[in-house]
Amino acid sequence: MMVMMSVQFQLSSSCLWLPNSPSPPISPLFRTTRFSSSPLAATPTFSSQSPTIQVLRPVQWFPGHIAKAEKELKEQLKLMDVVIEMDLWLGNRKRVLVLNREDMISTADRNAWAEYFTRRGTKVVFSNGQLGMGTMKLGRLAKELAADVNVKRRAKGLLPRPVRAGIVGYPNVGKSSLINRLLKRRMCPAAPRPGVTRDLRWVRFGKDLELLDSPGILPMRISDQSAAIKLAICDDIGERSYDVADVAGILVQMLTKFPKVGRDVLCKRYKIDEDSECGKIFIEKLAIHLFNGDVNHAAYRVLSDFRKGRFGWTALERPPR
Ligand SMILES: Nc1nc2c(ncn2[C@@H]2O[C@H](COP(=O)(O)OP(=O)(O)OP(=O)(O)O)[C@@H](O)[C@H]2O)c(=O)[nH]1
Repeated sequence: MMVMMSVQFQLSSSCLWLPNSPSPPISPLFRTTRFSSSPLAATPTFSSQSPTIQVLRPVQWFPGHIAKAEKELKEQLKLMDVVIEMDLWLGNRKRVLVLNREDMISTADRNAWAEYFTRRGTKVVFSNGQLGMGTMKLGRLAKELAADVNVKRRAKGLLPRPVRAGIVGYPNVGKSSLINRLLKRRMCPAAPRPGVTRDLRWVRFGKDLELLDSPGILPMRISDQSAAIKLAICDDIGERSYDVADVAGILVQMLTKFPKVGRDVLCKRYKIDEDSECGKIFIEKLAIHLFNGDVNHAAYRVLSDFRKGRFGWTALERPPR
């Protein structure tokens, strides 16, 4: 997710971003605003040669409210000193990258990403929008990054003004939650589904910081279906944008390759015996076994179990070496 201030903040998270590689991690635990073109080693490569992918309905979206929000954000950009992330049209504003939902990844994942960004010299804040961890640091960084705004104003004989930070990122990554935690008030609507924030809203934090909450933004088109599927797995895009059974099938295939999960754990959890390589077949078998043949119901169950951490907290991506 990205927070925009009189400096720009980038919030990468749960949240996914735009086409800069390499990208921050995508996980239900670890939301970023950036898109990734570099799936983790354990992730299937959804290539055009893959028979599994060829039959999938592509993940597609672009609801009207996102188009409207993007247009409004571009207009508001003039007012921002800092952006809490997003690449394409943010210009050269200063940024802070926020990796929210740090509670939803393992310590090893977190350390790997922290080390990766340190190596690249990228300022990154790990946060927890539910408990408020990282929010004070975020506010402090935004103000530090935008300090020159008031230096310039004073030189021109103008009075200082609050630093303006825009928080920008993918849907459902925790942007509004972070703002609410920072303000210690529920100023911005937050709920466990994408698309809750519909309008841009400036809120004041103390006397020297203003924050802009914005609706989650997605690129109009995404050519990297691997990243799109991970967004869907993490519940960062609306369910109407994808086929739930397809996405759950791919998640099953990914989970069977995760060292801490594997096929045995999956079979044991759902009490089914399935050794096919195909995740969709697993979902269909689960549907027959537990859900009266209702494939969508079975698919929701697997996705929901993953999002709740029932297979352990893990990032869907690890940084490139
Ligand atoms: N586990 C966990 N959940 C979080 C965290 N931050 C936010 N959430 C939850 O994620 C859900 C979405 O949070 P929001 O703040 O509404 O997300 P948003 O980015 O503003 O969403 P949009 O309105 O779609 O742009 C809510 O249920 C939050 O409680 C976090 O750090 N950890």
